[in-house]
Amino acid sequence: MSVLSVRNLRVRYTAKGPEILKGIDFDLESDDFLAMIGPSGAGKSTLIRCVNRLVEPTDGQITLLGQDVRALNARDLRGLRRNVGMIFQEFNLINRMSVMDNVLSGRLGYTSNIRSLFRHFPKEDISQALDYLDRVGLSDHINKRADELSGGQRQRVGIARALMQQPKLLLLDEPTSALDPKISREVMALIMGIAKELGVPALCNIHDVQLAKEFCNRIIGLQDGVKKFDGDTATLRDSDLEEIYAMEVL
Ligand SMILES: Nc1ncnc2c1ncn2[C@@H]1O[C@H](COP(=O)(O)OP(=O)(O)OP(=O)(O)O)[C@@H](O)[C@H]1O
Repeated sequence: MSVLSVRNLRVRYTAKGPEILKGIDFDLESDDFLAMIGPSGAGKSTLIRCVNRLVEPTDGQITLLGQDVRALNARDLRGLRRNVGMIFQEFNLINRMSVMDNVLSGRLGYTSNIRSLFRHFPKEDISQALDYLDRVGLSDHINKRADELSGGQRQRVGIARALMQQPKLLLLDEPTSALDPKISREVMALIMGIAKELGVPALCNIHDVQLAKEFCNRIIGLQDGVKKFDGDTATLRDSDLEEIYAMEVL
């Protein structure tokens, strides 16, 4: 069974507004690193955000880890979101908090309200956070405030925080677009290296086609809310890219 199955996904942000996703179908398997590419405004972010219902679809089916995502009540949706680690373009860290506390906040969905109020995390969580901080190369920075770090370091905190959830799926929403090309490559290598080690699949919205080709085994090309390509990275031809990006004003 696929980790994620999407059928006839349609989104309008307002009843009378344009249709942003126009009937998207795809499956994500347990060993997929799937890149979502396409011109600005194609609907990549919208699609990725429908998976954990940060955006509510207008129509269609989303089945994630065997659950009908659109049918979940608030409590079950919280449970499902714990299983989905999200890494954002703007990092979404809490600036005034330390690196360690930002990473531990990945456990909030698992910790009782009282414990989390006092930021009282079990020893195992602290030890796991230290391991992930080491893995992402931030052992020397654990007590710094998040806003004292560089962009690449901040995204490494975002990666460690997502891993603390012990996710079964990673959603990456333009994880490198705030970073320079060298750091972008390092960050992608880190995310995909760890995801592979842990056996966690990823769905990655990315505008850099070179990075998508380098790090993802499968590519979906979106254009104006329509899927124009879906296949192994090795089968993506220049003519496919021309079709996907045909409407982009250069
Ligand atoms: N909250 C919203 N309300 C109304 N329209 C929205 C909202 N979010 C996105 N849109 C519109 O939906 C369309 C698709 O946006 P989306 O961010 O999904 O595209 P994208 O492919 O991720 O683009 P980019 O690469 O520029 O981030 C755009 O026309 C955008 O203006």
